[in-house]
Amino acid sequence: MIRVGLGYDVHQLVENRPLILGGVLIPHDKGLLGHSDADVLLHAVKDALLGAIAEGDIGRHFPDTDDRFKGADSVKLLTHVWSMVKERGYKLGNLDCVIMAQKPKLAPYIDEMRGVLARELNAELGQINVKATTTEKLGFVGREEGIAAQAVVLLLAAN
Ligand SMILES: Nc1ccn([C@@H]2O[C@H](COP(=O)(O)O)[C@@H](O)[C@H]2O)c(=O)n1
Ligand SMILES: C[C@@]1(CO)OP(=O)(O)OP(=O)(O)OC[C@H]1O
Repeated sequence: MIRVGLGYDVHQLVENRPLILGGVLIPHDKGLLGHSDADVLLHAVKDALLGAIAEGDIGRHFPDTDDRFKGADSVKLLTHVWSMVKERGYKLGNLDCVIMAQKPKLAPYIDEMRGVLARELNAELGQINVKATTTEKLGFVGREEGIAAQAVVLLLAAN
């Protein structure tokens, strides 16, 4: 049995917040706003994983009205989602992601993000791809008002 899942998320860029993407702290003059740490890439990955196992989305499992998730570390939430995937008997086939950000330049941090994802998803680096694109200064991303991320995941039967 194979399963595919798709995830998409957007967070607003504001001053006085850290910018955390894929579990990596990135130096920038603005960060993402959210109830959690607002790691938009990991949110998209978790939604893709939950989608692949027909378990809804992160808002259902970690409501933004619940104080337990205030400032939550998105890596820890990913650990929980991945345990749900494993319990259902799946392993990672591959994961592909794109981050839409006008700034900052993300290329220097991409391999560290892949490393976090590979570690958390019990995978090899060769199963994980992360890309970044600007939107050529168009739209909310282009105006640096926010960052968006998309992820698509393929799960395979573990045995
Ligand atoms: N925040 C970003 C956006 C893009 N990159 C890298 O630059 C390449 C060109 O981006 P375009 O949006 O002009 O196509 C892109 O392929 C990425 O490699 C980046 O590092 N950080
Ligand atoms: C991650 C959660 C956790 O409360 O909060 P936010 O950081 O607000 O992120 P969002 O993608 O808007 O909603 C999902 C929530 O589950």
